[in-house]
Amino acid sequence: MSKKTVANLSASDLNGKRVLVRADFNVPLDGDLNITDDTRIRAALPTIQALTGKGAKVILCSHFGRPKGEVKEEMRLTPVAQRLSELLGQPVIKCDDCIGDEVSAKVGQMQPGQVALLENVRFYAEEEKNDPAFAQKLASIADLYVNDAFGTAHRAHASTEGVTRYLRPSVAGFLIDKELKYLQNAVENPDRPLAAIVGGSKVSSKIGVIETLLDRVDKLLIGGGMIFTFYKARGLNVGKSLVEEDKLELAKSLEVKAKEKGVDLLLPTDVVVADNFAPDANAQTVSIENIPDGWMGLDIGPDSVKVFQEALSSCKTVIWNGPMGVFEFDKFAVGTEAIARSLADLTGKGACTIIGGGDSVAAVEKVGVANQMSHISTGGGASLELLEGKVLPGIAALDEA
Ligand SMILES: Nc1ncnc2c1ncn2[C@@H]1O[C@H](COP(=O)(O)OP(=O)(O)O)[C@@H](O)[C@H]1O
Ligand SMILES: O=C(OP(=O)(O)O)[C@H](O)COP(=O)(O)O
Repeated sequence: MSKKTVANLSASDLNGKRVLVRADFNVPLDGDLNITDDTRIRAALPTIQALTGKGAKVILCSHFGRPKGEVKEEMRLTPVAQRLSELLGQPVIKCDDCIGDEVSAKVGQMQPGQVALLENVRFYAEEEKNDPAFAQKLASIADLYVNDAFGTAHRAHASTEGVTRYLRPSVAGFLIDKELKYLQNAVENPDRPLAAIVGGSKVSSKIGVIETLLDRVDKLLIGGGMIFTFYKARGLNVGKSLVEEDKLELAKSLEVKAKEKGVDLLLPTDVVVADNFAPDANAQTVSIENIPDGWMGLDIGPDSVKVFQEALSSCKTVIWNGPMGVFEFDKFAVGTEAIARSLADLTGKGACTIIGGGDSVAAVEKVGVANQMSHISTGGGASLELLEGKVLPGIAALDEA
């Protein structure tokens, strides 16, 4: 998929023009509405600055959370406008709505180089329904469209897909372009050996990805809450560990498929189990054949870490999605931290390392090695769908290069 980007727009395409830019400003907030991680805002800056630098009037829009078509005060984009203004070093004109008279009036007064931010598009149910009339209203305040919301590119919503029917050109921003470069290259044309590490707790949504990855990778390392479904499928006792009962047959068939395809499918050989799901739970390391009744596996064990590190050491490309354990609890963060450090070392030796998924990114941030990875994806769901080979509607709708 080769799409036109902001780089293809000249100063005359942009000077004095109103550009609707879809960003993904869905950032985490604490209880006092302070932004706790502004990665997604920073990631949108190159596109915004390229546009303002060429004299465009930049009208930003985004969703925030899942307000389900209602105005929710705690889901307003006000904290984002403030942070964005600090990062850009210029005022951001904040609108209280995303369509309507107030928006038209504010946009009508914009000067070249100015930046405005519309209110949360998901305050209208029409956004997620990709309602054409709503998309047309959003589009009516602009001359052209830039989509840079990689984290939302897998959603066919009015602000990601619908508006492209009314605005030409419709092009990709620098963030989407960069995400595609890394993620598509990793699956279509990787330096080999290629390994994928899949962990976390969203077993049912990720087990399908594992199936697709088996067609592409040389090694597949599985950790986190995913592993117990595989163990149970092998007939092992998993105590109170996370298991998706309806995926047992699939887990069994994936092990068979991996063998048939010659893919090295690695599951941990030992796990750290806890007597309850708590940071101060009692913990012990056991082999996977000896998980005691009533205990739950919350991390991979030291032997598994060694086996995983050995398997990764020769890899030239590694894609990681999902932590190895409950890294939010220090006692069960050891496996995740060790793998994060190994990937940082690998990057230093010239490998391409790609991290996707909100919690995996949080884990590498926690270890302090985020800047030692080749690419940190801003989209969890979007990067997975891309790795699965699915078409992302927010990107498919953009102009061909
Ligand atoms: N063994 C486990 N049992 C239960 N939860 C786990 C286990 N290992 C990891 N997790 C949890 O998985 C969550 C992340 O899963 P997921 O959302 O799939 O990852 P990501 O956001 O990186 O895609 C974390 O909150 C972590 O605590
Ligand atoms: O945070 C997001 O997705 P992610 O958690 O999969 O990275 C995006 O903003 C998409 O949000 P959505 O899953 O509510 O459509």
